[in-house]
Amino acid sequence: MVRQRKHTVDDITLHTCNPCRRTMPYRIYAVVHTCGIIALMYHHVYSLLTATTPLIITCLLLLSDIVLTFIWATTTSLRFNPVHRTEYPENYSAKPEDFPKLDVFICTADPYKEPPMMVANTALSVMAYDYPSDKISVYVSDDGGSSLTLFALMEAAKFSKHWLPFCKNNNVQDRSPEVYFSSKSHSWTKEAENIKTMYETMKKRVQYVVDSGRVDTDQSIESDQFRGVFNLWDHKFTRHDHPTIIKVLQHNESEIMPNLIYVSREKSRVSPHHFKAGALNTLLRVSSVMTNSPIILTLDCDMYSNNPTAPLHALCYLSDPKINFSLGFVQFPQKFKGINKNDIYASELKRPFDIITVGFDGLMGPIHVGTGCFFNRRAFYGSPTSLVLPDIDELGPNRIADKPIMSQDVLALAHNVAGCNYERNTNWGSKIGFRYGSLVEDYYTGFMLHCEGWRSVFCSPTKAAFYGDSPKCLTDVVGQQMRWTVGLLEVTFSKYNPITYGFKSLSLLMSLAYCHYAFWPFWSIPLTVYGLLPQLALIYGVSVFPKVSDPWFWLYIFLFFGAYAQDLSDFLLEGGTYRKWWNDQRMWMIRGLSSFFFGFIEFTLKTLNLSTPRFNVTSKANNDDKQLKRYEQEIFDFGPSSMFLPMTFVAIVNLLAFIWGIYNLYAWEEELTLQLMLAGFAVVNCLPIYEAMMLRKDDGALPKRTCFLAGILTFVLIVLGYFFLK
Ligand SMILES: O=c1ccn([C@@H]2O[C@H](COP(=O)(O)OP(=O)(O)O[C@H]3O[C@H](CO)[C@@H](O)[C@H](O)[C@H]3O)[C@@H](O)[C@H]2O)c(=O)[nH]1
Ligand SMILES: [Mn+2]
Repeated sequence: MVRQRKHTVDDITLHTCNPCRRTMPYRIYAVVHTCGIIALMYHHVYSLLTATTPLIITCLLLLSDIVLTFIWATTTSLRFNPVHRTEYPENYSAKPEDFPKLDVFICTADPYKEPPMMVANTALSVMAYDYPSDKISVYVSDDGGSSLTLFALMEAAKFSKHWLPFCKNNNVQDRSPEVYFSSKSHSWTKEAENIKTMYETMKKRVQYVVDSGRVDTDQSIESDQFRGVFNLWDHKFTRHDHPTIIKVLQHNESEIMPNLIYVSREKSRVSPHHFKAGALNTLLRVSSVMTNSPIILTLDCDMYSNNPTAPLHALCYLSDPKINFSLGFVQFPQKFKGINKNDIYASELKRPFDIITVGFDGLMGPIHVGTGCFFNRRAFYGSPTSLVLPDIDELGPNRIADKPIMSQDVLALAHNVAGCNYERNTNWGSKIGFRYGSLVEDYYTGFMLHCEGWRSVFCSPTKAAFYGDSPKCLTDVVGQQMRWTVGLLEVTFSKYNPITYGFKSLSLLMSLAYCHYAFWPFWSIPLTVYGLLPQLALIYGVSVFPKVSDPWFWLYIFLFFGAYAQDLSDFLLEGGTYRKWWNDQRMWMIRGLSSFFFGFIEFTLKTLNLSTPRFNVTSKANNDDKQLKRYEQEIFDFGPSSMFLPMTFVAIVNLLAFIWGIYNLYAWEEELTLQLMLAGFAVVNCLPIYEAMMLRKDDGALPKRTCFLAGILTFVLIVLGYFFLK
């Protein structure tokens, strides 16, 4: 029987929480697997002492197994108490005037990688929430400082006056106009046709401005009210150097509509801006001055709303007096549109966004993943029990903002707090707001909030709350994850790392769970060792694992298949398919040898002050039709990135070892079975790489240069092996 915890307010159920059925079998298996690992460690020590194989090999294998064991321990803590929650938004019964105010933060940073129309659609989709319109304020942060984005939002404000009533009167579910109008699944009324024409006209106007690269105020702007602001884009204006621009594009004082505010914080080349974390802190302050809503939704500009009731789902938790005292945030999963059938690049990120999150949820709550997250504003100002006061009273989280947002002093203060030197000698970024110092500001900030005692909740309604965009070519995928790797390492090697700081502040399981991410980049160690060493030994006929007749052989078989089977079961139980799982585990190897590997290098260079890693925004504008077609057909797209070198190198070594192993099968008999199996497994995983090396001629193939360099590396490795292994 499944235990169920119900949370009720005046006997009305707002949300329930069920432990997953797999919990018990998983705990039992954890004990068995632990015994297996202890036996393996014993075997390692025994081999070290009796050393029949070269010492270096035994040591490297031991090191890899230690890393794998640690990561396994972190995964086990995430499998200890997985839970599933359900909300009952229909039971949320506040009167419209009693709904809490909601501030929505949307971040954008580059009008060419993040098309202004996309930003406008995201803004429109949340403005149209099933929520009292005058309680919503949408703040768009534009780190690209682009007049094109401002123009698109101006158009969106005008269009919203038609779009919002249309959605609400017709109970439209797709509230991103782009999604609604490109869907074929509904009938068109006259009214819908009219709105569609309006939308298309707006899109054309925006496209015209984007194509010409600037806003021609005489031609494109009809209302005098907005003309002046474009004069700010003078000849001195660059995205790295410009004054603060705050423009209220629509406000609820004149009509019952959401506020829409464009914010581009002041930038100067000499002041650090802390990327997205800095942008969000600016929005925290600007919104404090203007509306100071107790609830904040943060979104990346590609994450449009797909479920108009999402805020109600979040309110089921945030309004529950039994838990909301220490509830810091309600995190929704990141879901993506346009992923191919079997998800060849594992872009769904099922493990981080579904499987692991469910595990975190049964401990202290999910990590923060940067977007689709409803925050309790208070959580940014110290622990639940001790408020950290901001620099000025106007920024306090509990203040009631009752001045009109268009009033002179409100606007003046808003400009002031968006200045690039405002944060100097304040607690912003350290004790208040989003934390600075990591390229994964989301993970880092969530971690610090948990350490302060805030809890979080994972909310995943059946109808996905948000959909975003995921990279569609492998270079972008590994590039994005390399940024994450650098960001994670910045946390792992800081004063506030999950091991020392985490163990002090959190429960054992929770800090171990955080370590799971902190040590993500360390996967590259076992992957490199297991990807090269046994294979090299195989080429020289040196045995590094027990032979088939040795009972220890079965321990290796058990650990490998046990771990893989559990990984598969995780995946299937959270709604995945076999094919997607297979692709996911392949991507894990690819990431290990590209993103993680180069992330390590980049981080080392940064530590030695030889480079300053930047936040490379992932492109959401894909114009390469051939590439998109390959993606649809599930053909790997490698391209000319040097990131693919290690992976190609490992693929070649495995192929050689496998062929050589098969050739010598009779001579070596059972001695090298495990090594041959390992190489065989790698070869099967590498099939798309061989294809891209030898059979393909399109732009997505592996460049000759990469193959050639990988060939040279293989040669060097084999020569080195001669000295160590012969
Ligand atoms: O200087 C910057 C850089 C980025 N962004 C915004 O940050 C968001 C995320 O950038 P993106 O290129 O889409 O990165 P992803 O790797 O897709 O994002 C994931 O990882 C990031 C941390 O690396 C988190 O911030 C994101 O929420 C999370 O979705 C986008 O809206 C950007 O506009 C800024 O506002 N300012
Ligand atoms: Mn993104």
